[in-house]
Amino acid sequence: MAYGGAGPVGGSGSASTIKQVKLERESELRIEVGNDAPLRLRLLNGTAEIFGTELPPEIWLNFPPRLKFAVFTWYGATIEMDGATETDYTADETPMVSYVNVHAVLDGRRSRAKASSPDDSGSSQGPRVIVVGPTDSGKSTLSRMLLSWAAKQGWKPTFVDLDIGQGSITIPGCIAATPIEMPIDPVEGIPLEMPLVYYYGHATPSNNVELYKVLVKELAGMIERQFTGNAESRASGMVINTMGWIEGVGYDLLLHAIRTFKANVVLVLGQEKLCSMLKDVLKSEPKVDVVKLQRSGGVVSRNAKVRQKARSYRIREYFYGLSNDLSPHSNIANFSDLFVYRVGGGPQAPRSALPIGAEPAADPTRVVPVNINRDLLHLVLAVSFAKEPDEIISSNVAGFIYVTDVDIQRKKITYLAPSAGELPSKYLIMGSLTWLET
Ligand SMILES: Nc1ncnc2c1ncn2[C@@H]1O[C@H](COP(=O)(O)OP(=O)(O)OP(=O)(O)O)[C@@H](O)[C@H]1O
Repeated sequence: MAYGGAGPVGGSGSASTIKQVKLERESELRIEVGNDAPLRLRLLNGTAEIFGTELPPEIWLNFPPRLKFAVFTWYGATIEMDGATETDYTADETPMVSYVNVHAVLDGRRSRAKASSPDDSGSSQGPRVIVVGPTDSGKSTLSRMLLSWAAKQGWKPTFVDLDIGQGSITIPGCIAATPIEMPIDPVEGIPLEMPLVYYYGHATPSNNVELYKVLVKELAGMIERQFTGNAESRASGMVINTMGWIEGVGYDLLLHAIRTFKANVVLVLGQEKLCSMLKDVLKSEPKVDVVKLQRSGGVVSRNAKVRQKARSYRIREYFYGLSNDLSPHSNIANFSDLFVYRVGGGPQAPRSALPIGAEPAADPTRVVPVNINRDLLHLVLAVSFAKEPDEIISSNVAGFIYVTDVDIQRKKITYLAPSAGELPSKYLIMGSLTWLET
């Protein structure tokens, strides 16, 4: 956690911005940190948690600008805050009891899975939970709570994030998974030791729906293999966060994810219609429970501009760290040292526009070599673990680089990488994800 000093802040003068808030049992303090300065906060007495992670007593925690969160208490607490907020208010109506009840059911299933024979692949499998719902229904937040509560109990659930727009494991444009071994830090977020990451390269699945599906399948297959050799992870199960796109193709992609990951608990946040549609189609798959849950009134809505900004901050955070604590390296390579590929060949003609029997010319999962030119400027490229170009789609990625200059005359490319030295592979994947360093 980002701990501050333990001492008091603000002098004895009137400039002090310290404020104390007393929270009654089962209520929460909802906070949006101001745009310009961080906020310090500590638990003075009682017990409280932030999205499932308990606060340590009395220690000041630093929350960066713009962070939106809630401090919830089951039995009552006093909180002290120091700094400016965009908003802060207390709410005593929350869906937390229903959320923790879900956790209790999942916990029971994990214990049963652990107790059963590892040879029985059906019953030794813990719950595979998928969280679905419209944008800004609190999917990521609920996923985080379920993971943190499970980790607090000693489980090691796998977090799978299929949200390429606002995912919380790594930069946008990716689908990823990582085991959660400790309650998630309310400031630092998901630990990034060894996430399993596949690069899709765009912030919306409509750019290449086929590719999105193929990558979801790759990720699911990889986790399945990991579960086979690890009874503890298998019993702990997984929590899958999804995108907020729930209509049309978005709905098809949800069903595809539910089936590909063999989810057996579908949590639907705040949408009656989606819940009944899913119940209807999944009723022939008897082992799937579809559960409707209330959306929290605290979830903050974000418009397209705010989402775009959040994506940009995520990329910045990847290279520079949450509080500028990382030092990325600027490197120069020859054009001939790097091999850049994109997946999918240009716009695809609709099947209906083609003669009967003819296949569309552009295969959405074709790996196409890209000439290095100034079009690469400001793109974020993934460094693939592939050993051959035809392994690019089926390979996860080691990390990302950001192209800062392309010198056509000298045939040199300048890029920012998280560390110095050679890249772990010369195969790079491009999409449409750009970033303007500010
Ligand atoms: N109870 C709460 N109080 C204050 N802020 C909250 C609360 N619950 C969620 N938030 C904040 O609201 C924002 C949106 O929530 P969240 O990311 O969970 O929604 P989502 O449904 O996953 O969004 P998306 O559609 O982008 O995937 C986040 O910044 C989150 O921290």
